[in-house]
Amino acid sequence: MQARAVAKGQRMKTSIATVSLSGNLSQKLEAIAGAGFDGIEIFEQDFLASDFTPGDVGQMVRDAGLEITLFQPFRDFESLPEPYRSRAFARAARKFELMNQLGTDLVLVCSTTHPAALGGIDRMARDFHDLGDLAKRHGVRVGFEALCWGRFVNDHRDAWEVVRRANHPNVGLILDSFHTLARRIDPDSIRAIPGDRIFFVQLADAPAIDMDLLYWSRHFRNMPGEGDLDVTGFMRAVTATGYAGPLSLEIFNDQFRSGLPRLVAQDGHRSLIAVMDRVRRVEPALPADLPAFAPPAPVAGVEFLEFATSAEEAPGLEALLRSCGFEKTGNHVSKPVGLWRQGGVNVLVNTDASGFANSSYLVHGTGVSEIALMLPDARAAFERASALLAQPHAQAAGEGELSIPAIRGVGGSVLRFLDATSDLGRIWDIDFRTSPAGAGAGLTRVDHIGQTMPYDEMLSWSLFYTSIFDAHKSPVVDVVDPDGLVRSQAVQSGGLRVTLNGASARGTLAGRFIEDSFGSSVQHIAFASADIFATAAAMASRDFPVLQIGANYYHDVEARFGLPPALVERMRLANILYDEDAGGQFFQFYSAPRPDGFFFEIVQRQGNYQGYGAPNAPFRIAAQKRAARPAGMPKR
Ligand SMILES: O=C(O)c1ccc(O)c(O)c1
Ligand SMILES: [Mg+2]
Repeated sequence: MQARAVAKGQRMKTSIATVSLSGNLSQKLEAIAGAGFDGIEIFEQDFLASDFTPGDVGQMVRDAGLEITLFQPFRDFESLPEPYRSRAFARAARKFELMNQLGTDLVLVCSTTHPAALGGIDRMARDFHDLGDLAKRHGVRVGFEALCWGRFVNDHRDAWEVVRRANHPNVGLILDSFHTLARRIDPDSIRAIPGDRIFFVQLADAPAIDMDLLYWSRHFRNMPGEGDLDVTGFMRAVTATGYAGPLSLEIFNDQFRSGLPRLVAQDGHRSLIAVMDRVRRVEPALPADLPAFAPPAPVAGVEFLEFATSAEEAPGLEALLRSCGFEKTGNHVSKPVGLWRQGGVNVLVNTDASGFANSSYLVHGTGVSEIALMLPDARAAFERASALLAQPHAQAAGEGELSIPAIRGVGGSVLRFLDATSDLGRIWDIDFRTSPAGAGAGLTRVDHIGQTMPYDEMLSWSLFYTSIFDAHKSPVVDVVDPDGLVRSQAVQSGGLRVTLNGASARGTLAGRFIEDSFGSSVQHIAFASADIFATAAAMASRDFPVLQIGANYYHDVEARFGLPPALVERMRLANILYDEDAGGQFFQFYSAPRPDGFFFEIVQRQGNYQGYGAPNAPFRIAAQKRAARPAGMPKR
């Protein structure tokens, strides 16, 4: 609720095209209004397919607290010979009447792809001048957009020249980041256009894929920040012109068309706030139409991970922790929460039969319910997250205990913010009674956290992390499971590394985990060791249920990397896998999966290795599936 107030209070006017969401018109309006947008673009087809009169639609939009910022598209207008030209004007007159009934004054004309069109910049300008006269008589305005596959106009600079020559107050330019950036047109060329001649701005990002422009545009667009286009550079240029109209998302995306409209709309609004925040930070001289909130900060590290479980299931989890070298070194002052420690790693085991942990346990079973991050300034980070529409999480703290700022994260789990500069840095003294930990098995910190989710949620959660924190994404990697593909997106912010694993096939290890744990959650935690062979030996002596890796793997890895046979033999004995990149070397081993598919991983990074051992994932997954299957059972 608080987040909503911040979003509504800003001056930047936000809008989204109805094509960006699934559902019927009423469902879309509800989702768009609920996410805090000011307006919508009505895509003509959405209107034509509905049973409402134009007057009804206008009323529905206004009743939802929204305005119609744009009606679109009007196609194949300019540079036609007769009789097409007259027909195009007659068609335009009809649409202008419709716009009056809808209650909107701006229409988007996209550059022609008509086979009979003649082209010619002055012919196009004349047509637009005449259309401007017609528009004026109807009290509406016309904006010209260059489709990047337009026959004669496919560049905003040419569209601007047409508009400039049309020289009519009712005719202006419409910019769409996709069309400009997809053709790699320098967005700074926009800075030369007067802001008051830009009637409307559409924003969309897209992943860098080499394909036909039209197909790419109609199926793969995504929210600013979710793709690889320089939407920030585009918006900096737009802002520099003095443009003060709506920022409108126009996202043609197959996945969004079937997603939950409420979530897609919320991601859209978050992406607009994030992109304008980036604009003001990269180019502070530009006017900022956003309320002030803290800049994104890098995460220093993971301070604790909390498992929600029950008194019955806790011993199994604690045995696994003990086998990793953890020791129970403390208890919460008022709740049944145990602290398990080793090196810089803190794991909490919560068996509370009430409150959030219990709800999490009841929904997901034993699993990670909370992740606490160490930040430069926890309250500033919380304020920023709230401004970016994160859902705050509050649970009353006991007398004298810390009230730790928290938001909801993946799968409804909780993300807590701590810092070293306030009382929050003394959490172990204030909220816990602790005793010193022993030597452990050499685990030093959390290296990364693997969160598994349906493929459809991946973009959403990567936007969540990259907009709230100072974070960057690695390219998505495909992980081959024998029963389907899992895509993995790594996001890193300072000392926090998260891998978002998106499963669409239910038979994959990740897909089964989602089913077994009823939704997205942490499927694995990787701990770092400075000497993985010593750690493996220490854990083996504590009966760690190591994942057995087959001999075939070691023959291959020796040949592939030219590793010394003695090293490979040590790896084989300890079930350690290997990878390397330009920066350095990487060693890793795993636990067998728990019955629900959860597992631990131990890693050692050498030099500047930046990956996660993705080339080993198929072997790891096959081994985990073997380990999870009772001996003698045929595969599924
Ligand atoms: O794909 C299209 O045809 C289309 C139509 C209208 C737009 O504003 C646009 O960017 C693309
Ligand atoms: Mg467009």
